[in-house]
Amino acid sequence: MEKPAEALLCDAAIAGDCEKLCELLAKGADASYFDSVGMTPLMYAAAGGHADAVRCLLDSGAPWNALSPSNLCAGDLSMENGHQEAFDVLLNFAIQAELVLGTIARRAAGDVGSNEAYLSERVAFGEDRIMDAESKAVMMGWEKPLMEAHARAICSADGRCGRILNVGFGMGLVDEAIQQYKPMEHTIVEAHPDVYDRMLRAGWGEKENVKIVFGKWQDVLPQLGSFDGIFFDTYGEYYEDMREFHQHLGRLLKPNGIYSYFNGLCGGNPFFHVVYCELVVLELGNLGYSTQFIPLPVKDCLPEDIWKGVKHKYWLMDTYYLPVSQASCSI
Ligand SMILES: C[S@@+](CC[C@H](N)C(=O)[O-])C[C@H]1O[C@@H](n2cnc3c(N)ncnc32)[C@H](O)[C@@H]1O
Repeated sequence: MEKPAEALLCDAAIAGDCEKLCELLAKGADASYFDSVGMTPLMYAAAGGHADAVRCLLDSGAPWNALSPSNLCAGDLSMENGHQEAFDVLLNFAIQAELVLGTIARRAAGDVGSNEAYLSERVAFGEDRIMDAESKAVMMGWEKPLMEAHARAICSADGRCGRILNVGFGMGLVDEAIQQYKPMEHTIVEAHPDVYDRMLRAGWGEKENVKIVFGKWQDVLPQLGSFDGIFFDTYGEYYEDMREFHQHLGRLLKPNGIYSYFNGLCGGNPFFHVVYCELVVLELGNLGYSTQFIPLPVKDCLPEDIWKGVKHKYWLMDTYYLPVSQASCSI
C-alpha cells in the first residue's frame, strides 16, 4: 500500500530530495504535518542540514516555530547538528515572519499590551524572589551576577558613572550594583505599589543621589531627562512594550550613552531566543543603535531546585547574552 503523501513528505525531507518534495507539495501534501513521533518535514530537513529542502518547505507554508515533543523547533535541530546554511535560512525566515507579524499585531491592537492585572495584584516577597499572584517569578536572586554585569555595562560610558536610569526596581539588585559606581544621579522608575513601598522602607528614598519615580514608564517618561546609562527590565510586559520603550531612546539616552535590557526574550528556547536577539539588533539598528552581546555563563547560577514553587521557568539556557547598545555614530 502506498504511504500517505505527508509520510512521503517526511521521507523526502529526511533524504533532502527537493524534487520529490516539490512534487508532493504541488499535489497538495500538507507541509505543516506532524508525524507519529511529533516531527514535521521541516524538522527532518533542518536536522539533516538540507538547506534547499528547508527553503522549499518554508515557501510552502511549513511553520518555522512548530515544536517537537522535546520542545525543539527546526532551527534548534539545525543548530544542534551544526548545519549553518539551514540555520541561516530558518533564522532569516523567522526574523522576517516576526517583523511582519509584529506589524500586523500592532495594527490590530492599535496599541501595545498592558500589564494592569499584574500591577493591581499583590506580590509576595521571599528571601530570594518576588512572586506574582499566579506563582510566577517577578524576579529571582540567581540573576544577581547578571544584574551586576548590566550595572557595569551601563555605568561605564565615557569611563565615568554620570546620570543613570533604571526601569523596574524588582529586588533592587541592579540598583544596588549601580550604587557601587557612585553615579552622579540615579533615577529608578517603578510601577508596582508593593515594590515601591518596599523600596521606601529599605531606605532608597533617602539616598542622596537617588530619585524614585513611581508610575509606569509609559506614563512618567515625559518627566525624565536624558541619561548616560539606561537599563530596562520590567515584568508582565511584551516584546512590543520594550520595542515601544526603544522608540524613546533618542530623547532619553545621551549621544555617548549606553543602553542595556534584561535579555530574557524567549528564554526557554535557544532558537527563538536567537531570533529575538537578532530582531532587537535589527530594530535598534533602524533607530541608529548598534548592539553587541556579551556571553555570560549562567549554568552554575541555576541549581536543579531553583525553580521549586515557580510556575514558569523563564530561563533554560546555559549562556546569557548581555546586550550593550550605543548610538552607531559614537562607536
Ligand atoms: C524583573 S523586575 C526588575 C528586577 C531588577 N532589575 C533587579 O535587579 O532586581 C521588574 C520590575 O518592573 C516593574 N514594572 C513592571 N511593569 C512596569 C512598568 N510598566 N513601569 C515601571 N515598572 C514596571 C515590576 O513591578 C518589577 O518591580
